[in-house]
Amino acid sequence: MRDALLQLRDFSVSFPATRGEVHALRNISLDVRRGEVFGIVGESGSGKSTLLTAIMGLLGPGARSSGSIRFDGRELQTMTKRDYRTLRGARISMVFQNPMTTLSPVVRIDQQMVDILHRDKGSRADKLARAAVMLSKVGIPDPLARLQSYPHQMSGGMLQRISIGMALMSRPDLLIADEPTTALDATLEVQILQLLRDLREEIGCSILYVSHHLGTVAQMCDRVAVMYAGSVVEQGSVQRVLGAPGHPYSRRLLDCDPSRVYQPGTFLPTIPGVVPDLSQHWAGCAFQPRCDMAVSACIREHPALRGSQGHAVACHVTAEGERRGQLA
Ligand SMILES: Nc1ncnc2c1ncn2[C@@H]1O[C@H](COP(=O)(O)OP(=O)(O)OP(=O)(O)O)[C@@H](O)[C@H]1O
Repeated sequence: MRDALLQLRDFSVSFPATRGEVHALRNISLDVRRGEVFGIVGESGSGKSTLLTAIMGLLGPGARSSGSIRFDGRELQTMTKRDYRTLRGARISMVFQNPMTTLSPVVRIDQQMVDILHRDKGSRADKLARAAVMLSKVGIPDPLARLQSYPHQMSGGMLQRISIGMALMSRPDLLIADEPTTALDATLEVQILQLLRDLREEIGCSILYVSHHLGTVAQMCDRVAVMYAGSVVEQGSVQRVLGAPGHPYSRRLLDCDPSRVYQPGTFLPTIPGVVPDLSQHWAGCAFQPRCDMAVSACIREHPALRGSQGHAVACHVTAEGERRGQLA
């Protein structure tokens, strides 16, 4: 098995708020292995962005965190701001939902791409040549001409390709992709996903891929973690988690996925109820009030993630079912 490039252990984050402390991440443990695409899925508010922001070392000053995030063996929680900036520029990059989060509207693409390489010693001409090679890798036609354009002179799909190219200029070990195709139409989405997979092969980086869309996670990822209310409720290989989900929440999420259930004239199913208030404490399973399989243990006791690296589920009912299966 490949070793872990990024390793989170019992990692928690909370934010101060007027209604009490918001516990946005609760005891997250997961490994992103070298060269793999690891997906994170979950409803809005499940903590995906907080997780990415924490890994990037960009949590706001009020945020409190505990536990460990190790990157290539180094603890990030205690890293100086300066070292973190170097790490972000050189070894961890990010692609956002909206490419204009990365791009400046008033600076030409050539200057923005050269600026990324400010730590490299080469000449400006060298850096421009590298930028042109990267633009052709991400499928931008006539890259030399395009380098002289401003962002407003290009389409959304082209801008997302450029932002991916910029994220990969430093040949990072980890690319964090936060819903990179949500703002694109379906044809472009397929092209961008294919591009990310191809570049992963070529550069050999790991990708941490966050999406609401299970279809894209199934296409892109090797392994996946399902998040609910700040916790990982299930993780494992994509085949296991999306093919035979063990957590009732994962099953419900799959039932609601438009790519699986789209039928003209019918409404998509939804998960009844709402996500819990993250400023509250609860003893049992966070999903229990919305779960039609809940038993009394789900109210009393927090379910731990049980299973193997291949597939682990945090559910009392699933664990009991598996135990009975083993006894039978
Ligand atoms: N700076 C902050 N201060 C207070 N609460 C915050 C802060 N950032 C996030 N939260 C809260 O933490 C929880 C998790 O939010 P987060 O944005 O990480 O979820 P998400 O899964 O990324 O959602 P989405 O898919 O909508 O982006 C939410 O309840 C959110 O309101």
